[in-house]
Formats: sequence, structure tokens, C-alpha cells
Amino acid sequence: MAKKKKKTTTKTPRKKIRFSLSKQQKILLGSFLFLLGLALLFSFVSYFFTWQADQSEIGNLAERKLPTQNWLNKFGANVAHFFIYDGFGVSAFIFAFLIALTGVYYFFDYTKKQLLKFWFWGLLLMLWVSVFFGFFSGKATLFSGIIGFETNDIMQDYIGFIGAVLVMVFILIFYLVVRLKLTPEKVISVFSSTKKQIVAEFNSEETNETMAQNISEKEMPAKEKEEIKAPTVEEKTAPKPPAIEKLILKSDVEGDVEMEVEQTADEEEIENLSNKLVKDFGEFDPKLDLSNYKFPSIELLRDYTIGAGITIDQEELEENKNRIVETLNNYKIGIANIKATVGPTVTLYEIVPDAGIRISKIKNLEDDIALSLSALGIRIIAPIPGRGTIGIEVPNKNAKIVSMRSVIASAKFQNAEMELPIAFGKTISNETFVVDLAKMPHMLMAGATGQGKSVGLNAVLTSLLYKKHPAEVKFILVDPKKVELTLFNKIERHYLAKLPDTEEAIITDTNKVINTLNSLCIEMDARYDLLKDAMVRNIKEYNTKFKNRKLNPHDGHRFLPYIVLVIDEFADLIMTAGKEVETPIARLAQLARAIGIHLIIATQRPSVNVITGIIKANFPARIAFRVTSKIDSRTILDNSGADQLIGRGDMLYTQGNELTRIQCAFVDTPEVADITEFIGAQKAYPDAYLLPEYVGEDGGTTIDNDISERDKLFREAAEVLVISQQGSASLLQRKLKLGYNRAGRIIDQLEAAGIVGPFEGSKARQVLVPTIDALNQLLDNETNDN
Ligand SMILES: Nc1ncnc2c1ncn2[C@@H]1O[C@H](COP(=O)(O)OP(=O)(O)OP(=O)(O)O)[C@@H](O)[C@H]1O
Repeated sequence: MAKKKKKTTTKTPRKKIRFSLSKQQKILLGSFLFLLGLALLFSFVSYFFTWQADQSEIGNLAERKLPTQNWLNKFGANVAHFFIYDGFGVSAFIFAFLIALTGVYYFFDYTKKQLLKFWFWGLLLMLWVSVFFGFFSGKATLFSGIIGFETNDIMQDYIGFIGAVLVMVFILIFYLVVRLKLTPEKVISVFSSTKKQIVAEFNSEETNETMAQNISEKEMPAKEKEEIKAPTVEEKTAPKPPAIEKLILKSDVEGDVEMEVEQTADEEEIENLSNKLVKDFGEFDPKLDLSNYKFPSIELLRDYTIGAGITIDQEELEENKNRIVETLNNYKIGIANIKATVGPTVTLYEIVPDAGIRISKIKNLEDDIALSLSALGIRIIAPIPGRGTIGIEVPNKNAKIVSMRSVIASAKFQNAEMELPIAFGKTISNETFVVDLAKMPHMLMAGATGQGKSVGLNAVLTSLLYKKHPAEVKFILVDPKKVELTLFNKIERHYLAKLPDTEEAIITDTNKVINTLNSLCIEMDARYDLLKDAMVRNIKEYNTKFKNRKLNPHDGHRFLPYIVLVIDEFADLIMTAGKEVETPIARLAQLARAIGIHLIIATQRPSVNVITGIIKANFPARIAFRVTSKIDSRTILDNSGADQLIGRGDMLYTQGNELTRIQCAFVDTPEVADITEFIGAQKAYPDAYLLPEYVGEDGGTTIDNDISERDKLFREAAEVLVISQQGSASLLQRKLKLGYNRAGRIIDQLEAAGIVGPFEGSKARQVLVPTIDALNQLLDNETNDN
């Protein structure tokens, strides 16, 4: 980056004669030189076509009428002849370019230091190219020009053919090394990266099965891995002190002090290591492992609205309007204006009461209006925030189903530039309602049985499946009822995360929930360490930096997928496990937003002992389906209203103060089955996303130190770790070319054998054996004991 440094020194007056141009003079000179450069360029180009025809005209400037073929006539023919034939041959173009460039420098008044460099290297290149062409032809030609040919001739007379070749090669090397800053390492790395790329492309079909986080390591040549291991990439490319140019400021005032301003020239940009990696290998693509993954098509979802779009029943509207007006009139409330908005399940009547009517008076009439309309689920919003009207929501006689298909297909969802977009359904004015889970950042969902909670959860998961690649998001599903989320088992190796050494990814057992939550806390801490190390504030910035290859996988950096934890029937959990569940959930909810872990908790019973203060405080986004009492509504929403919903997916959403009534999109079990089937049938990762190990309080490793059960590569693995003194599974993966699971198993066996220490979260395990000799002794003793 260009950095300006100005140093100002004042000096005593002294007499100095300096050639300096005014601004206008520079512009004039610049334009003149630029156009002269262009003129030379045109005459040089046309000289190659017309030199034979114009040969007789060379030097014959006096004969004005004699025709010349060159585009710039006599001037062009003579000048081009001078520079090309009598001069440097084809490389005379460099001269024309230098003249034009000088014009540009003067025109824009750039510092001239760089220009001098251009001239030096340009003239050297010009000479070299013309001598080079002279070398291959026995006589002066248009390619070499006389200078090229003669210089070559003289050189050969004095130092012979071989001597001339060596001089030319030396000048070439000089140019490449000094001007282009080429080093042997650069050349080797370009060759090896090209080779790697070809091999990688060749192997890409087979290597898709490896885990995403290893990709960038594998792609990199060992040499480069070493290079990025050094503390930070940025440090390596710390700016060099810029070159300084002096400028004399003079004023016309007699006897004035002359000031010399030191102005720094623009720094030369050194190629940043990460830029180079990106240039060589492209950005890191987390989706590479499943590059052929196909998103489920919209056809898998059903359209429940076919032939039953929102129809406005005029009669019903009129009837309701009259009843509302009548009821209010009975209580002496006059209406100035009334307007209706027809939604999928309810119609909103917005009324503007006559001046002087108290709002609370209308609010108190909720039950009377419900009675007169003989309808359930009337909700009065007095006043509607931001509109200055009073809203009365009246359920439609024929509620319409909002199909998941319609919201997924909506432009709002398809074009949503969100991290974790969720299409919940449609608002009262028929707008698709899309929110970003990453911004919520956690969600509480409540509703009495049969009111649409499970459908709501499915809508959330379906939205994410339609928008996010398996590399970008992972789900942890907790389903104590064991029936609601089982369908998602099919996408275990694509989208689910689980504890190592567990069979099923979907968690149904309370103990496992506790372990998983604690494991998530470890993952959270590890992610925070990674973020701190990368000096970024959130997962988005971290992943961008990782994609730009600014973070070294060697230091434990990896692409971080979002993790969405869904807990259905939270009440059951809290009743059985209490604080053991509440504490990690509260911790996650408080801290996990920045590192991409988001929680969705659903419960039938939103009572205060289930949704405790600490949980509530950390779940700003709340959804209420119909609940049985006002108290439940207040617990979940801090507001009444959820008790007046009509069920079947009718819900209230709040993310702060405002309540939005939404008709949740309907996605039926067979649809979810089709989607998971479609995804499950595709190529998957070798395993679900593995969360860090968590050893419960009853502690200790569960692996027996049974020699006969050890992996074949056990000894080799032990040696690798002892030599490197680093107890990391990923090191084994790399050195022994193992999968994640096998490396993890070997690490467990090494722990049981006392070679490495216990799991330490994000850090590598400690290696307990200091040398190879000590290791050999330990293993030999073991065999003797057996
Ligand atoms: N968005 C919706 N649109 C239309 N109908 C819906 C919607 N959501 C739910 N329903 C209807 O309500 C029924 C019950 O929904 P769901 O299974 O989601 O209830 P629930 O709240 O999960 O109940 P439980 O807590 O007992 O599991 C569904 O079978 C469906 O017929």
C-alpha cells in the first residue's frame, strides 16, 4: 500500500539554478511527447508494410511531390527507417513506447524516478533484442537493425561466438533477476504448483471423500506450508521503507527561505503470500469435497394452494365490517375510516376511530367483538405500531394453507443475501416472511400440542436445506419424542453433527444431550481461540479470511460451518436434567452468536420453570403458536396474543418489541422424507461432522489398553507423535494418510497406552514420551509383560 511520508526541512537561502517547469509547461510537454510516441508507433507499424515501396524516398526530403506510402509520409518513412533499419530493428517499438510513457508522466506530473527506471531497462531490452536478432541473421535486417547486427559482429570479432552467447545470456539473467525479481525458488514453486494442480485435478474425482478442512493443506506444497507457518503472513510482507524523492519549493518573494520537501515515492507492492496462494490455487472452496452436490429441487415440495389462491370473499368482508362497526357503535365508538387486508388465515381490519376516542376503550371490547363476530382468535392491536390505526384481526372462514413450496420459490427467499435464511411463511399482507437465523441469533418456539410446532421446525430445517451446502451448515438434532426428526437421519453424513463414537446422530437420550451440549461448549471455546488467533470478530470474517488462504490449516485453522442446535420438547429435558442442561445452554446462548452456533428450542409448556429467566434473556427471537393461556403467552412473548391464535400454523413472531402475525408454511412429513431421501442418496462425507470429545464427570477414557486390538499403524503413529512432540490427530492424518476416524481411534489407543495425554479442547494433546528410545522401551516392556 502506498504510504506517504513527508519530512519538511527549512534551509537558509542559497543561490541555486534549477531547471523547473510550470504546471502548464508540463502538460504541454507531456501531450507533445505522448503524441510523438503515437506518431512513432504509427510510422513504425506502417514501415513494416511500406519500407520497400518507400526505399527510394529515404533521405530525399526535398522532393515534396514524390509520393510516399508510409502512414506518416516522408516524416514516417525517414524516422522509421532511421530507428528500425539504421537503428534497432523491431525493438525500436520500445523506444516509441518510452516516448509516449514519458509524455504520460509529464502530463500527470508523476514522480520521475520510476520513469528513469523504465528508460534504463527499456533501452537495455531494446539493445538486447536487436543484438539477439542480429545473432541469427547473417546481415542487417528489419528485425535486428544495423546497430543490432553490427554490435553482434563486433562482439563476435572480439570474444567469439561462444563469448557473445554468454554475454547475451548474462544480460538476460541480469534483466530477469534485477528487473523481474525472479529467484530460483519462485521458478520452482511455479512449476511445482502447476504440477500439483494437474495432479489435483486428475485426482479430484477420487479425493472427494476427504474432509473439507484438509483440502487446503493437501493442495499446498510442503515448502509453502513451512512458509506460512511463520507467525503471520502480514508480518512477512511488512512494508519496506519507501524511496525518497526531493522536491524544492520556491516562492517568488525575494529572499524567501527555500524549503526542501522530502516526498516518498510509492512503495513497490510486494506480493503477499496469501495472494500468491490464492493466485496459485484459487480461493479455498469448502464445497470442493462435495462439489457435485445437488440442492433438492422445488418439485419435491407440494403445492397446497393450487386452485385455491387467496380469494376475497366480498360477502364475508362486508358482513365482518358491518358487525365491527355495529359493535363499536353500541359502545358509542364512531369510526372515521375502515380498511381490510386479507391474509391467508386472518383478515386485518384497520380502523381509524373518530377523534377523541380512547384506545383502551376499544382494546377492552375484544371479547364483545369476538362474540358479535361469533369467531375465535380475534386479536386487537391498538394501535398498530407506525400506522396510527387500530387493527382487528378476524380469522377467515376458509383459511388457506401456505405451502412451503410457495415460500421457497419466492424471490424474497431465493434472493436472500443472508447467512442462514429461514422462510417461515406469509404475513397478514401475504408477503413471504424471511429472517436470518444468524442475526436472531437464537430462537425460542412454543405452542400447545397440535398447533404446528413440529411443522414450524421442519420449515426452518427445510429452508436451510434449500439454501445451504452441506459444507456450510451442520445440525444437531435433539428429539426426545424420537419420532419428529427421525427423517433427518438420512442426511446424517451430509448435514448432521454428532459426538465421536456415537451411533445415531439424532439425540434422544438425556445423558447424550448433556454431553453434546458440553461438547458444543468446547467447540465454542475452540472457535473463539481460532477467531482470536485470526484476529477477526466473527465467523463470517474468519471464513472469508480462511477462503483467502490467510489462515494456515497447519495451525489448526479450518473452515467453520454454522452449527444449528435444534431441541424439540425442551420441557422434558429441563424436567429430567435441570441445571445440567440449563447451564451449558445459557452459556452457549450468551456467547455463541459470533462463532456461528445458533440454538432453536421448542417447547409445549412455556412455563417459567422451563423457560427460565436466564434462557429467556438470551433468546431474543421468539415464536408462539397457539398456547392455552394468557400466562403462557406472556411467558413466551412478554405479551398476550398467542392464546388468541387459531392454531394450524397461525403464529406470532417477535424479535424485540413488535409482534408479527404469520401463517407458518406447511411442509408435510412425506415432503421432508422426499427431500432427505434426495439428499441422502447423494455422495456424502465419510462421517457426520464430529464434535469435540467430551468426557463426562464419571470421566476417564473408555478405551482399554488392549494390545491385540491396536491399529496396525499404532507403532508408526506413536513414532510420528514422539518425533514431532505434538499429540494431534490431524498430524497423523497427514503423515500416515489416514481418515479422521481412524486417526482419532489411534489417538485414543495412544492415550490408553500412556503415550499421549488426555484431550485438551482445541490444543494438541501432550506427548508423554520424550524420545524414540523411551518409546521403544515402553512398547517392548508392554510386549514382555503380556
Ligand atoms: N402451517 C400449517 N399449515 C396448515 N396446517 C398445519 C400447519 N401446521 C400444522 N398444521 C396442522 O396441525 C397438525 C399438527 O401440527 P404439528 O404436528 O406441527 O403440531 P405440534 O405442535 O408439533 O404438536 P405436538 O407438540 O403434539 O408434536 C398438522 O398435522 C397439520 O395438519
